[in-house]
This record gives sequence, C-alpha cells and structure tokens, in this order.
Amino acid sequence: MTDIIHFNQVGYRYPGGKDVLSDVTFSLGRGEMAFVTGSSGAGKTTLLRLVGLLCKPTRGQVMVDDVNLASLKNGDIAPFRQRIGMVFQNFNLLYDRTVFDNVALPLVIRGFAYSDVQRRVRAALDAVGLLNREKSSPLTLSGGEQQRVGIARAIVSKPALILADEPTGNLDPEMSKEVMKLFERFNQVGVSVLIATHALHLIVHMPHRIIHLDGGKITARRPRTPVLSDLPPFPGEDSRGR
Ligand SMILES: Nc1ncnc2c1ncn2[C@@H]1O[C@H](COP(=O)(O)OP(=O)(O)OP(=O)(O)O)[C@@H](O)[C@H]1O
Repeated sequence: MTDIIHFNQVGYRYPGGKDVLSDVTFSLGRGEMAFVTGSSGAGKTTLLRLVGLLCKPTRGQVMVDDVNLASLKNGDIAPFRQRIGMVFQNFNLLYDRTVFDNVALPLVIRGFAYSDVQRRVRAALDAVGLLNREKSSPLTLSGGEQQRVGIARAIVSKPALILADEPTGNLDPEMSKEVMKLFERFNQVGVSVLIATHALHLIVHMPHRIIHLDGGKITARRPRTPVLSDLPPFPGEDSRGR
C-alpha cells in the first residue's frame, strides 16, 4: 500500500504561540481509513488543517498524494485542495440554499457544465441516501441528514482523500453510527479517510487504525484490527464465509 499522507517529523506553532504539534511522523495508506484521537487541544484539528493546506508546517514535511505540500506554488493550492473532501463538525452548510445547491457548490466554483453538475450531485445524494431531499432546505433536515449533505458535498468532486473533523460531534449516538458507516462505505470503494474524533466509544470496536495525540505528540497507535473479511475464503465459500 503506498501512502496518501505522510508526515515526517512535523511541527506546528500558531503565530506568536507555542508548539501545538511536535515531531509528528505517521502515514495513511492509500485506501486506508484511520482515526486521530486525543483530548481537547491535543492538536487533531491542526493536523487535519496541515493535510488540507489550511496552514503550513513550521518544521518537517507533509506529503499528500505524492506531493510535498511545501513545493506547491500559491496558484496550485486551490486545484490541489480539490483532491481532498472535507467534512466538519458543524456541517458548514448554506442554509439559504437547497440541499442540491449545497452539494453542487464545489462543482459550480470549478465551472462544471450544468448537466455534469446535475448528474454528479444526484449520484452523491444517492450515495448518502438523500436523493429525495434535493429540493429541501437544510433547515428542514435532522442533524444526521445535514451531516450526510456535508459528506455528499465532500465526495461530489470524487476526492482521493476525505478529512473529517469531529464529524459526529453534534450528532446523537444512532446518527453518529450511521455517519461512521457511511465513511466506511466510501472507504470500501477505495477512498482514503482520516477522521479526527473524541468519540472513542464509537470507534473502539471498528477495525481501523488509531493515531492518538497528546499535547501535540503521537503517544499511542492502535494497529488496524484484522476482520473476518481479511481472511481468505475457504474453498467453496465466498469472502463472507457463506
Ligand atoms: N488560531 C489559533 N491560534 C493560536 N492557537 C491556536 C489556534 N487554533 C488552535 N490553537 C491552539 O492549538 C492547540 C491545538 O488545537 P487543535 O484545535 O488542533 O486541537 P484539537 O485536538 O482539535 O482540539 P478540539 O478537540 O478541542 O477541537 C490548542 O492549544 C489550541 O488552543
């Protein structure tokens, strides 16, 4: 598995502040899903912001999709970000627009033809189970549905990588599980996914790797847990053991 993200001894300090990340080295494999955990202030959001080119490391190198982010010129940053889908805790939706318009936004900004916008937005809404709500205002949706709109907007550009910052932070336990399952579905079709979360109870039974931050340093890593589907099938059985 090649890496879609590689951090090499990365440090970050907000202007005028102290180090909020130091000596962070980790990789996310292409097609992998993993979690970044840690208490409030541990540096999870900052780590995702570095991957999403929302800030630049003060030390070390960040590679994303085989590009050293330090080598990108200003004009290359916006096109590069289109390879990444971002999902936020507070959904970041436009509440005076329809669900369709919210999901269409990244494509409209890029100047896609309307017929392509329509096709891709409908496919994205279908993938999150909200095709029947395309004309609705996000205000009429539940929190879980609003987050699914946020996820549809993140995947509509067919990114190689999804970054999600506390995507279940405003959701009840049932909706949180649904949203995590949705990320797993995209991961199963090859999208790499990195999720920052406090919700240990939600992820502890999931098989994905956990990268734990404390005070801006990686202090623990839980390897990916093998799951039944990793095992080769017995002769005469399919991969689900049936
Ligand atoms: N714009 C900023 N300027 C200065 N310091 C900041 C800024 N944003 C965050 N910090 C500091 O950086 C540290 C790491 O913050 P970060 O948001 O990355 O943590 P986090 O693990 O995502 O926290 P939370 O779980 O509460 O969102 C914190 O001490 C925070 O106060």
